[in-house]
Amino acid sequence: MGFAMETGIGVGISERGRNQIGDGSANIMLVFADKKTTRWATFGNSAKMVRRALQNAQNRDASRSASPDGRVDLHQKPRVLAGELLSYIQCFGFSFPSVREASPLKAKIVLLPGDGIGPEIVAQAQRVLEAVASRFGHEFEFSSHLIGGIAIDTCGDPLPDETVAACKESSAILLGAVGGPKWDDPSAKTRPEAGLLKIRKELGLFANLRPIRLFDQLIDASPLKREIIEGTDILFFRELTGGIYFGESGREGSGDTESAYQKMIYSVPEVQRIVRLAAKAARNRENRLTSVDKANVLEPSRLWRSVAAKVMADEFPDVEYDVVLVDSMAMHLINRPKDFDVVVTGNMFGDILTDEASMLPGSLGMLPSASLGDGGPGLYEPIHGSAPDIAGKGIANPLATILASAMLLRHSLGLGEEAELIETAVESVLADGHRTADLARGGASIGTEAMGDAVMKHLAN
Ligand SMILES: NC(=O)c1ccc[n+]([C@@H]2O[C@H](COP(=O)([O-])OP(=O)(O)OC[C@H]3O[C@@H](n4cnc5c(N)ncnc54)[C@H](O)[C@@H]3O)[C@@H](O)[C@H]2O)c1
Ligand SMILES: CC(C)[C@H](C(=O)O)[C@@H](O)C(=O)O
Ligand SMILES: [Mg+2]
Repeated sequence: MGFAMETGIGVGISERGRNQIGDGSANIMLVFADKKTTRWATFGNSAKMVRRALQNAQNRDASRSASPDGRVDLHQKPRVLAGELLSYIQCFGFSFPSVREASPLKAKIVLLPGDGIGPEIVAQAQRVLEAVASRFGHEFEFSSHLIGGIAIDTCGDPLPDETVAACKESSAILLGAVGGPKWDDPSAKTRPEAGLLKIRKELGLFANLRPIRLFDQLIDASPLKREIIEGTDILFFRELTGGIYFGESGREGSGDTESAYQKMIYSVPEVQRIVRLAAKAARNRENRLTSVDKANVLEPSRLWRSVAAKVMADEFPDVEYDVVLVDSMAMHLINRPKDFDVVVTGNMFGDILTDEASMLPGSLGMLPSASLGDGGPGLYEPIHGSAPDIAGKGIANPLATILASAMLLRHSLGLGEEAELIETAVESVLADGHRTADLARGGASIGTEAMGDAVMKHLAN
């Protein structure tokens, strides 16, 4: 820990914590200091805010600089210095002798490769994490554990206790995917997916962040028209440990009269905590939040709507807020995607809408996600599944998992600069024209490992 200090403004610092969930993203710290006093201000990762703060600082008006948006916490301890700041500083002509104090980090990363293409894509992400560790002098200790179908085959349980224990002791978890036709028998005692739901619940990972980010290089890979998708940048907050996924279920009767049920339940605190996180994230982006529900039909949605409205009115009156019904949202997403900034929704709606939203960037193979709770390790995974149709062929796109590993570095380890390096490497690989089959849409393509090689090449530069 330490920071550079000149007169007027210093920039720096990092206290590496776990799950920097506060704003749904890594925080950037600006430190305003002179010889006698040091004041801290926290910012999210919004480029706009940082730029404004730096402009103010350039005018040597440190106190105004500390609160470009009127929200300053002078008491909060510094958390993360995002390496991104360096580029803003360079761009505005500041120069500091040591902006970032490079302190190596030790972290235990649990790998849960799972089923289907899971092991193939996690292997590439592991290589990337290893390359980052060696470039920055970090020590990442990896251990691989069972989940899903492979765990059922090995020990009859989709989430063995040993896996849970390893996850709880880790700094962060990287998961591939679970499931496949082998375990699809509806009368089977358990399923691979039960392991995934259980680990989310066990670790209290109630917030699933699913960024829908367009890569300029891939705009023509999307089945949607360029003019519709260009400029799209949406951050979904999917509630992950409640709703219909975790409601009581069962069957009644038998034969021709048999019925089945699954309850959808949401409580006030469950809605409050996810809406608060999403609203905080909105403040650091375009300051707009959309809540998606089915309040015209479902009672839990009516509760969701009223609780969300109250949280927004009482705590976030400055955030532009609207509500959209989920069926309508499915249509708006492909008709006017750039109108949305942050979207918050329940477990099932978030699952469905984000698979749909993956067609904006062009492929499920490009979408990472972070599942976070109130402390403890976060779990990072691509949003896609085990892709049984291409498993074992070496053609799966590893980029979603590689991008998930960048989210892991940023959110769980506070390594913003390292995360950005990976994201930039992915952009460069796409700019070089490399495409896996899902992105090539019939054109020339490379395999999973070759795509990993291409990312590694850019990390080495
Ligand atoms: N988080 C998870 O572990 C997770 C998520 C979704 C589905 N699943 C499970 O995966 C299994 C298969 O489900 P599905 O077929 O409906 O969805 P899927 O996401 O596995 O596949 C949907 C389609 O997208 C393609 N695809 C997905 N990821 C890709 C990648 N990285 N590169 C290239 N193409 C890719 C697949 O080939 C397939 O055509 C099911 O058992 C399901 O329960 C698991
Ligand atoms: C496999 C399944 C349990 C999972 C979900 O529905 O949450 C998946 O679709 C996802 O999006 O992570
Ligand atoms: Mg899904």
